[in-house]
Amino acid sequence: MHFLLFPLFAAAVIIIVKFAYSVIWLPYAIQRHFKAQGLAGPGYRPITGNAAETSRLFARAQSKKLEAAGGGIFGHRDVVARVSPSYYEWARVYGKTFLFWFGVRPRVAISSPEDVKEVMLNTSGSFGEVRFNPLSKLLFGQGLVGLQGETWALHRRIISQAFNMERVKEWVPEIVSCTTKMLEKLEGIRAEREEFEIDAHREMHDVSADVISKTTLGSSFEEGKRIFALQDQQTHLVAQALANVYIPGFRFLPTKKNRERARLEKETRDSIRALIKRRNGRVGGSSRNLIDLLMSPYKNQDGVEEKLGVEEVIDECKTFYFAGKETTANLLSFALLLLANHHEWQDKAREEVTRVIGRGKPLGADNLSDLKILNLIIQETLRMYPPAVLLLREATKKVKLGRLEIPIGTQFYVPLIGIHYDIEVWGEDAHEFNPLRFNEPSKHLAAYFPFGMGHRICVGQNLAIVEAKIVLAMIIRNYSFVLSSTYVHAPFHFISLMPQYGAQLVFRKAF
Ligand code: HEM
Repeated sequence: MHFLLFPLFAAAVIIIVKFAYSVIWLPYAIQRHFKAQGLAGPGYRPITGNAAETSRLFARAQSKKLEAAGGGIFGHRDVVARVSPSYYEWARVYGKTFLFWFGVRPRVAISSPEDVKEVMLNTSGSFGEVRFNPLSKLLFGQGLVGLQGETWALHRRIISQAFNMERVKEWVPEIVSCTTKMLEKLEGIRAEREEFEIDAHREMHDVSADVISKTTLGSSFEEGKRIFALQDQQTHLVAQALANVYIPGFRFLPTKKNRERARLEKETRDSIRALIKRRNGRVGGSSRNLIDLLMSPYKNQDGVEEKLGVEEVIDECKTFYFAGKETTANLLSFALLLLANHHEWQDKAREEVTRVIGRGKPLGADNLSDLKILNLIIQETLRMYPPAVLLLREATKKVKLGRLEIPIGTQFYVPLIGIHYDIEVWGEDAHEFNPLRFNEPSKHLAAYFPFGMGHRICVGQNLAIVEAKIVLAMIIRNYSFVLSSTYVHAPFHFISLMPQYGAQLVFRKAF
């Protein structure tokens, strides 16, 4: 009998030893390895890493009194402390390069432009993308954001040509029409009154969703509404799961949340598939939308024909809905808030917009490059309130970074927002809104990168900038706006950076 028990006993011992090795021996050995090289940080705690400390710092940051608009002005000094409290606190205590723990995973925070450049731009394959928690696939499917290797390269080639500037300019009439619809809604709310208050954040979400629906599927927000509603529900469920350390295989258990996630996934895919089918059934119409571009074969530089299948296109649609809507909506909301807070810049932008486009004429693609002040404002907004707050990479082999020997599997935490506020790079006025700083030649390639850098740089950045210019120009031309006394300045990181309690603004007709 006990010779039967022996293999079981041996298997149990092996599992326990392996577990102890990966959650105790290895992390402490890595910690000693970094300590010997002078790299400090909050100490490792078995299994959960620094999760408890992160939650404590986050709760403390959230409980701090927020700046109510009251007198109409808010400051930017505490943005990094509120948005990335653990990075802020640990950088203060251990210096800007430090070691911390995401579960059993070592993460090295890096912020010197040299290190950031090396990790983001190195082409040797030593620094790869962090493999996503499988649950995040529910948000962007097997789309570009989550793909790796050859499949990623194929999708990237096809998608990049669909997003080049010439193509994006062809969408200007669609973007103008989405913005006109939003302005008509605002006029309805105004109802002949002198001034009226809105939560501009909500309006920016709707217009951004409308633009993504039109450019991606050639359908309106109303048609794509169901998909956004499903994606929003999925985002909340996935975000809850991502906040915790992932236990392999957990997603297959038939828990209530797992079943809900699976239902949302199926319904989202079915809805996108139905929209594609409906599109294919339509006679004529423009073929400028992304879906049509992705599904029509194109020849790559070797003359080989490449195209994506329906299921791959569905994955990319999910990615665009996810990566394109929130980010651009949040950029627009913060730009409006900053202009409401810094009226002199709002006046300058309005003067430029009326000079370049005139008061009544429709905005055209040719006007975009003349909106120079607006461009500076958008760049400064992306510096101070970047929708993507941090980036992650991972050492795919043993590598050297500066003087540090980095073991395979170490992750790199690139605190994009922390770097955007670094006074060593930006000067003593790093916490002040000053669009003119972008008039000067770029300070450092790796000190400003709201769209990332290297081969994974944002594929949708042309669309985001063109959309931001059009929406802001058309709002500024029609209305002047100030912060409402109900506005509370609370930048908040939930997947992307957003104003936590909305963007309450009081609008008046500009002329
Ligand atoms: C203000 C708006 C936006 C910001 C700040 C932004 C930011 C970023 C950043 C920082 C990355 C790089 C992530 C990394 O290196 O790990 C990225 C990638 C990406 N973005 Fe954006 N994005 C914006 C708008 C958009 C739009 C409008 C779309 C599409 C409709 C889009 C689609 C993507 C995709 C597909 C990727 C993955 C690229 C790849 O891995 O090859 N983004 N974005």
